[in-house]
Amino acid sequence: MNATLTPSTPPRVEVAVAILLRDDDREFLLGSRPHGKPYAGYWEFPGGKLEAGESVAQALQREMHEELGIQIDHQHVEIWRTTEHDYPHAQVRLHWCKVRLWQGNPQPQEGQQIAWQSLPPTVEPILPGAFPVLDALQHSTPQI
Ligand SMILES: Nc1nc2c([nH]c(=O)n2[C@@H]2O[C@H](COP(=O)(O)OP(=O)(O)OP(=O)(O)O)[C@@H](O)[C@H]2O)c(=O)[nH]1
Repeated sequence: MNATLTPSTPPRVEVAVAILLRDDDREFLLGSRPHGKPYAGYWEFPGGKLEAGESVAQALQREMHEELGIQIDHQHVEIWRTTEHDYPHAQVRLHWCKVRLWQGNPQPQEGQQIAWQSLPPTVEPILPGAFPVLDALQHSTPQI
């Protein structure tokens, strides 16, 4: 009997992403992807992959400390929506979290550039996985 071999697809990579908002939600922070990562130099919302056993909020808190040197209280992480994107290098599920309060001043900790942006963003290129959320921000927050 012929066994049907189904190629196993790797599980989606779970990613926590922060929409750090200031100025009554008119501005949000973007950062450039550091050298050595896929899509290096592309602009993205700060964030990164969940580690084993972490919740979205825990991963976000860790990533914000590692990437930007800021502290975020769990109660100030508003999990907003989830999107998926397929890249040649990875299939990701992005958990988007709005954050309006944190401790410290965001400073690049990994050699990346950062920029406060309003809509439409002026930095480019932007990581394609962020497009749907930029679009949603445009339509959900009229004040931006
Ligand atoms: N942080 C972030 N990641 C995004 C965005 N949009 C998007 O598609 N991604 C994807 O989500 C994944 C995040 O992984 P990463 O490599 O940046 O995460 P990390 O900091 O944990 O990386 P590491 O492997 O060096 O530890 C990448 O595949 C990236 O392409 C975005 O706006 N922000």
